[in-house]
Amino acid sequence: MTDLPWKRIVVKVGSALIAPQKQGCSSHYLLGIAQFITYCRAQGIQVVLVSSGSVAAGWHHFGEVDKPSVTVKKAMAAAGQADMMATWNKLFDFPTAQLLLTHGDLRNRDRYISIKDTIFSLLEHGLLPIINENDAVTADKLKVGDNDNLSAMVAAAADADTLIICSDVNGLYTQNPHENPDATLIKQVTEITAEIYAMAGGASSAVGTGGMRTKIQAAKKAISHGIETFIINGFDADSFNQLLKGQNPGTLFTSHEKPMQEHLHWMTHTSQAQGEVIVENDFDIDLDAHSEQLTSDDVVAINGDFSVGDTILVRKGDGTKLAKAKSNYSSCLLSFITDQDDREFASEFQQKTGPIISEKNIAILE
Ligand SMILES: Nc1ncnc2c1ncn2[C@@H]1O[C@H](COP(=O)(O)OP(=O)(O)O)[C@@H](O)[C@H]1O
Ligand SMILES: N[C@@H](CCC(=O)OP(=O)(O)O)C(=O)O
Repeated sequence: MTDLPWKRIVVKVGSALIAPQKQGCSSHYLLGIAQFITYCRAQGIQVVLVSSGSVAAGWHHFGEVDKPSVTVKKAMAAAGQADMMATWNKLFDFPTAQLLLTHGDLRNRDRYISIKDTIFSLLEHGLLPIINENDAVTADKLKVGDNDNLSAMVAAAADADTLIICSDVNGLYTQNPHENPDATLIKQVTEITAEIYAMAGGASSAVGTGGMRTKIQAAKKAISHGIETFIINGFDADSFNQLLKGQNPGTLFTSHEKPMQEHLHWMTHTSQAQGEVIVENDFDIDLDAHSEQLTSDDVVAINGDFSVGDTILVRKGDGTKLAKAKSNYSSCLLSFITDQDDREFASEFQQKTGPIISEKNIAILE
C-alpha cells in the first residue's frame, strides 16, 4: 500500500455489479468495493458512494419482462432501492445514509447548496452517504437520467478530488470491446476531444444506462472541477489493489490544473438554463471581460419564462452558444425593455436597474 493522495473521493458503482442477473442484489462483486471503501475511510479519506442498481435489483418482482414501461421501471426502482441499501448495509460496519436526488434538485441553486450541506454534515459525522437518482418519482424533464453524470455532479458538490467509476469493462477502449475484439484500452486521457467522444458508445448490457458515452460526459464535468477521474473494472478485485498501490488499473482522465470556480462550474455543468437571450449574429462583445456591456439593444429575442436569479443561455440567432449566466432581470421585464421604441428610456432604465448579467456570474461556453 502507498500513501494515498486523496482527501475526499466519490465511488460510482454500476448496476451490473449490484444485480448482475436481475435476480435481486448480489454481494459477490460488492464485497471488494466495500473493502476498498472501508480501507480508504480507515486512512482518513472521506468517501461518498453513488450506487446504481435499484431498477436491476427490483426487476425480479415484476415477472418475465424484457422491456418494462417507464411506470414499471419506476416501481422496480422503488422496490430495488431498499434491497440495494440493505445489501450495502450488510457490508459495512459503520453507518450509511441514503440520498435520492433528481436533476430538479441539483439545478436549483438553493437545493444544491442544501444537498452540499447534507453531504458535508454526513461526512463530518462519519457516515457514508449512498446516493442514487430518485428514479421512482422523477419525470423526463427533471431527471439526470444516468448515474455517471450524477456522480460527477455529486463529486463537484462534495468538492471531491477523485471520482472512481466502477464499471463492467476495464476502462475506455478505442471502440466498444464487446463489439470489436481489436479494441484497445486507453490508459490516460489528458483532453476530452471529439475523437474521444467518437470512441464511446452506448450500453450493451441488459442493465447498464448510458454506456461509455455518459462516462466521458461525467469525466468532462469532473476534470474541469479539478477532479481526477478513473474508469475501472469493478468485477476485478485487483482494480482496487492497484488503486491502493497508487497505480492506474483502467483509464485515468487527468484533471485541469486550473479548476473552474465552484459557482461557475455549477452553472456550466449542473444548472439548466430556464430561458434564452438571443443576440445579433454579429454580436462581438467579449462577455468574459465585459459581460456588463450586454444591453437590451443587443437582444433580438427572449425565449422562455425566467425569474431574477435564474440561469439563462446567451446565444446568437445562428445557434452559437456564448455563455450561461445568472439573469438580473426576469424574462417579463427584459421583454418590456427590449420592446421599448423609446431607446433613451430603455437605456436610462438599465442604468438605474443595473446590467442584464454581471461579470461574476457568467460562465463562458466553449
Ligand atoms: N469505447 C468503449 N469502451 C468501453 N466500453 C464501451 C465503449 N463504448 C461502449 N461501451 C459500453 O459501455 C459499457 C459500460 O457502460 P454501462 O453498460 O452503462 O455500465 P455501468 O452499469 O457500469 O454504467 C460497456 O460494457 C460497453 O458495452
Ligand atoms: N438510477 C438507476 C441507474 C442508472 C444508471 O446510470 O445505471 P448504470 O449505467 O448501471 O450506472 C438505478 O438505480 O437503477
